Amino acid sequence: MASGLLSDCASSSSCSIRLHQFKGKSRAFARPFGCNGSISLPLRNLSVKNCTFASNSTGWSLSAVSSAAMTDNASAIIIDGKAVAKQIREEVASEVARLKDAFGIIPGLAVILVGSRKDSQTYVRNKKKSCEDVGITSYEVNLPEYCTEEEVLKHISVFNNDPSVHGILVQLPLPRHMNEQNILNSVSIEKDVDGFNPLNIGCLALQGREPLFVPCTPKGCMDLLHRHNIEIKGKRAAVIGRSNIVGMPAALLLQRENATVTVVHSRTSNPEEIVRQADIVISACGIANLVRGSWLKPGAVVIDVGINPVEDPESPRGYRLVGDVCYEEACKIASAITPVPGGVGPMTIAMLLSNTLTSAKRIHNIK
Ligand SMILES: NC(=O)C1=CN([C@@H]2O[C@H](COP(=O)(O)OP(=O)(O)OC[C@H]3O[C@@H](n4cnc5c(N)ncnc54)[C@H](OP(=O)(O)O)[C@@H]3O)[C@@H](O)[C@H]2O)C=CC1
Ligand SMILES: Nc1nc(=O)c2c([nH]1)NC[C@@H]1CN(c3ccc(C(=O)N[C@@H](CCC(=O)O)C(=O)O)cc3)C=[N+]21
Repeated sequence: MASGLLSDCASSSSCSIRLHQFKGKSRAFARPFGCNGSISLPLRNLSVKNCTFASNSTGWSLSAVSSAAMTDNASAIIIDGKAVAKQIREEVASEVARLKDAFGIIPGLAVILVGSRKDSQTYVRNKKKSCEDVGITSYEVNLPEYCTEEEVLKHISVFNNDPSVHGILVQLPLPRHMNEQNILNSVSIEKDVDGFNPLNIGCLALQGREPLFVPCTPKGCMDLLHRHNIEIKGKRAAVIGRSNIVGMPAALLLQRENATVTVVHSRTSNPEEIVRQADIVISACGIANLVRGSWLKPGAVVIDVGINPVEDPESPRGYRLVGDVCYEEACKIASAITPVPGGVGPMTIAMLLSNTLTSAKRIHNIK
């Protein structure tokens, strides 16, 4: 972990708009969901389709949201992934209950973890807990770092043939001696809730085809844009990173929704120049604070996927997590931004639960 620690971007002031719920927890951000009242918010340079914000029944302050959005002091709306993810988990939980009551079907997710990386163990633990919370049964296999590829393939095959399992996730990264491609190819596409099987990714890339599953992290990014009524069609988007699990599928998804997409990677010259032209920036490069405020077009929407540890002696863990984007700088320039933590991360898990539910319904032919 220590080698991955980088210094934070220098900035003293925080400028986020945090809105308050009428009831409940004091920490609440701009209300992300659609509602009954339709208002248009004149966000700086941000195109918001028929923007709809909170209904009072959910306890969010409509007037606070709109007045905050209308102030001209260059403060970004905080896209609260944690709150959106909570709503999605609640929706999944009620649908899981319906499947159980009406059809006696309980969705099942199998997770295979190879090795003992602390971060992977934490992710798997969180996924398991989230499954329990919504009523999805989780099955877990933990294999030692030095097990063989065949052993992993054997477990996948058992889960492929187990009717109580509707989703299979092989936690990445795998140990170096394993062939990731062989392993991901072997997950049945009907149970490929991560969307990493090349047949699913291939369908995502092809016009006129629909994948059975869309990878969870980019799907979560798109869901955040949709729920905030952020116009994608005709906009310029920059995706920083081209990995199979985040950057590449994120770029495909934006393109499918008619954005004009540029992918920035480690060999791109003048990334700042490219990013500065973008109305929507999705960053997934894994470099703390790479994207400075000066890289952003005023009013851009920033989705920060990066999860990077930076040294922080004041934190109990000795480090804290930051994104790829220098948050304090970006929120003065952007019109909307996801925080880290509490942005895309919780959405990834919510999408995994949602994909598992969809899979169970599809396998059992339930509408
Ligand atoms: N929030 C969430 O749910 C998730 C967060 N993550 C986080 O997102 C980040 C990216 O993850 P992942 O895609 O798996 O990472 P990878 O390491 O697989 O990919 C990183 C990508 O970033 C590119 N890159 C590296 N350096 C630069 C640079 N200086 N400028 C521009 N591009 C660069 C690489 O380019 P090249 O191809 O040329 O090497 C590569 O395409 C990490 O911080 C990870 O922890 C990941 C998954 C889920
Ligand atoms: N087969 C596979 N599928 C994945 O989806 C997958 C994977 N392998 N390998 C690793 C990455 C990473 N990833 C994250 C999921 C949730 C958070 C998350 O919930 N983060 C919290 C913070 C958590 C904390 O505080 O430690 C947040 O951003 O708020 C982060 C990262 C999924 N990945």
